Amino acid sequence: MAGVDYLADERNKAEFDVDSMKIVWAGSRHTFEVADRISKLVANDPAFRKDDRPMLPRKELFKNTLRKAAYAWKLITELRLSEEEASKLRFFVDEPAYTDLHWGMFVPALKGQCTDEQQSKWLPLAYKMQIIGCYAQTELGHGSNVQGLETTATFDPQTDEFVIHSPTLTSSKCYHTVEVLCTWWPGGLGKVSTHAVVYARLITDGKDHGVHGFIVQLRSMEDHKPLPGITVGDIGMKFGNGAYNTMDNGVLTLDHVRIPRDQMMMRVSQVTREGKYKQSDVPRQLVYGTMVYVRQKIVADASCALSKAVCIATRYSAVRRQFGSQNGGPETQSAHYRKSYTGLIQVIDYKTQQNRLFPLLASAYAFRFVGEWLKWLYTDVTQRLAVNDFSTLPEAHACTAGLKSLTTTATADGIEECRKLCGGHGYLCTSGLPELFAVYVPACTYEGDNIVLLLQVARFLMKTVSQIGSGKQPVGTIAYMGRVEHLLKSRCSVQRAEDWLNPSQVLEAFEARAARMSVSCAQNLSKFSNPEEGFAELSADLVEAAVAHCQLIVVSKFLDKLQQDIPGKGVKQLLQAVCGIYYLSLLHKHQGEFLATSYITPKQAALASDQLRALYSKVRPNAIALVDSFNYTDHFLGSILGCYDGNVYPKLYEAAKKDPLNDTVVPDGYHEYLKPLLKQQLHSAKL
Ligand SMILES: CCCCCCCCCCCCCCCCCCCCCC(=O)SCCNC(=O)CCNC(=O)[C@H](O)C(C)(C)COP(=O)(O)OP(=O)(O)OC[C@H]1O[C@@H](n2cnc3c(N)ncnc32)[C@H](O)[C@@H]1OP(=O)(O)O
Ligand SMILES: Cc1cc2nc3c(=O)[nH]c(=O)nc-3n(C[C@H](O)[C@H](O)[C@H](O)COP(=O)(O)OP(=O)(O)OC[C@H]3O[C@@H](n4cnc5c(N)ncnc54)[C@H](O)[C@@H]3O)c2cc1C
Repeated sequence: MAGVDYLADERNKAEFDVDSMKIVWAGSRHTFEVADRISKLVANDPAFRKDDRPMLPRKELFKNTLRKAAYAWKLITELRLSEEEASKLRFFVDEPAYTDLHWGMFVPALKGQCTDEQQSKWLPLAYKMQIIGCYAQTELGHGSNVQGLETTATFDPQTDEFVIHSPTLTSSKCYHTVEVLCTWWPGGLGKVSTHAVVYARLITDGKDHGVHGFIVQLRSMEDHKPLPGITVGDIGMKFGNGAYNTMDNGVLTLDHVRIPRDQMMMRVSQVTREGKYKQSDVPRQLVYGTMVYVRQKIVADASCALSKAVCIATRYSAVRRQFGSQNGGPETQSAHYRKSYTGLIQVIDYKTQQNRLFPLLASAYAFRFVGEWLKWLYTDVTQRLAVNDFSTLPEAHACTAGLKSLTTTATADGIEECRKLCGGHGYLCTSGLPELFAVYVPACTYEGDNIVLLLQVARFLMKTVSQIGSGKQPVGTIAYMGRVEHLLKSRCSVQRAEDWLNPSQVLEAFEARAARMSVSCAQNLSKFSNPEEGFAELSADLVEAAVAHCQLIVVSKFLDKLQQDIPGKGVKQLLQAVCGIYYLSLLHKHQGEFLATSYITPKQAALASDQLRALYSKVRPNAIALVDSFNYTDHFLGSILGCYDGNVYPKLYEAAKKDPLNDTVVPDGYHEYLKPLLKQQLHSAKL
């Protein structure tokens, strides 16, 4: 039986059609229906329970993850789920597992870097999970600097094999320590994977050809024991209870491990039977191709993590009441709360709460749409690569790297902000926010440290600026650089607050800021005789220019989305307001840059803030409906504060009662540690 909906009044205030917005959020009616069906399947199956995760000891937690992954696979095969359905199932199971690396990195690496012949051998095994793979690139001493990897793959022409070796014990004299050089971090490596794509320096005939990928079997297919020469294990507990500890991030040393020559991934370059190194016509950067793919996936996932946190914080902000008069408040309240809370203010009505929450709500929508666009870009570049058109690869790299950095930083910070928006209760594991943060925050580091990635974008921008006037017309996301002369001279024409709702005005403001920051960096760089030295010296400014460029992409893709036909009563109007909140809150936050580049005046910045406040008022009555549009089940949210019916307090109380610490009224340890202490005080106080 359905219980009372304590957020019903909030839901009744919505000025748009929520069902239509759900489809916009999902991307299409079909995607919505698949997600809706699979999310319910997972939520209604007790095998996917997850509320116990923070309490489980590591070994139990990990075994439980193995059980869930095996059960999920059974469902996938028995129900004959499509790839789309299977991937939704993984999404709603909501637990990091070795399968993410198998499907998310190992399989894409095979697809992107193996020849057709190699793919026909390895992919069928991987698709049926008859082998399980991981992506072993990072070493203890080298993560960001991929070219610095030290593991070697030396061709032995006698046996037609590669000898894979991690140089293990190297003394590092300056620190008087012994450094162990091994592979370190790969998810799924520690305890599960039977195979790995290992990145190593290819050596033939004494010559180093740089880093290449190799398929290495790690464990026996009979008893799962490591093969000769292989030492492998888990790297230990990571941040937070539960959280990413469901994953077996691993350590691996390879002691002269031999693999057949055809286990080098040979799409980009080959080694012949005679030991000759040959490069295909494809660019070497394709060795980095798996990272482009995964960064694109990470951007798409950022909106999911942020929307989850925002959904929790928004619902709870409507439930939570503080201060206010006792004589009745301005809001109509539900029967339950009217009785005990008449006159108290819902914290969502505080302008400060809105100023922190609504830009995050807007970012969730913005990241959703930029994620959709990036998926399109990635598909496009993949199709071009298939016919040897490599022209868009640099832009695809810059976009995936930059947007991965921008969206994961904003999402990780946003989740933490949502925790604070929920006050004290946000700190409870039952709010779902601590675990969400702990699982999400490494996204700022893995798949490329966010600063390192922004520096890649900056290199792309500086290259683009240096080519201005050379006749090479910038295209795609960098096309605005073709109008740089105009952008350097133009001035903002905003005169009234509402003028900030004009898309072309907004776009020009973001383009002018990005172009001016890049050009200023390029001018400063040109003062250095050694460009690399200049790049290092100016790297903080370059990172800011890269952020400005990436924010421009997100804003422009949101504005593009609004040009499309969007059906449903009031849906487009609401999205326009949400988009306005996104770009005006960015403009407010980075006001210094917009002012310093002289595109806008202080008066125009003040008008932008006025318009932003007006949009908060427009969005306020729609806030709950906007988060309902994510269509998340209570199981997926995993949060008492964010539960759909808003019946927060009784649920918090019940959950506290179930904590293992409350199994007994007198705690374990009382007799050993508390009683003697209390007795001793009793003696000394002579009571
Ligand atoms: C239950 C059943 C379910 C069933 C179904 C279930 C389905 C489930 C599905 C689940 C799915 C979940 C998926 C998510 C999971 C994620 C988990 C997280 C995993 C995390 C994994 C990792 O964490 S894995 C390691 C990543 N580790 C890095 O990320 C290193 C960063 N470090 C660099 O990436 C390089 O080191 C760095 C800095 C570029 C310098 O590279 P460098 O030294 O070569 O130096 P340069 O800068 O000179 O670059 C030289 C030239 O290469 C160009 N270029 C550089 N990169 C390029 C690139 N990628 N593409 C093209 N071009 C590129 C550049 O633009 C230059 O171009 P140019 O010469 O024209 O200017
Ligand atoms: C949870 C998790 C899962 C992972 N999974 C995998 C996996 O499956 N497979 C795999 O191969 N790897 C994996 N990794 C490793 C991950 O890809 C690396 O940790 C990541 O690429 C960052 O590299 P690093 O650790 O060397 O950081 P470092 O480069 O050592 O970064 C340290 C600091 O130095 C700064 N810095 C570094 N270089 C520069 C520079 N050039 N300019 C300015 N600042 C710089 C960074 O900004 C950072 O602040 C995983 C990591 C984590 C945390």
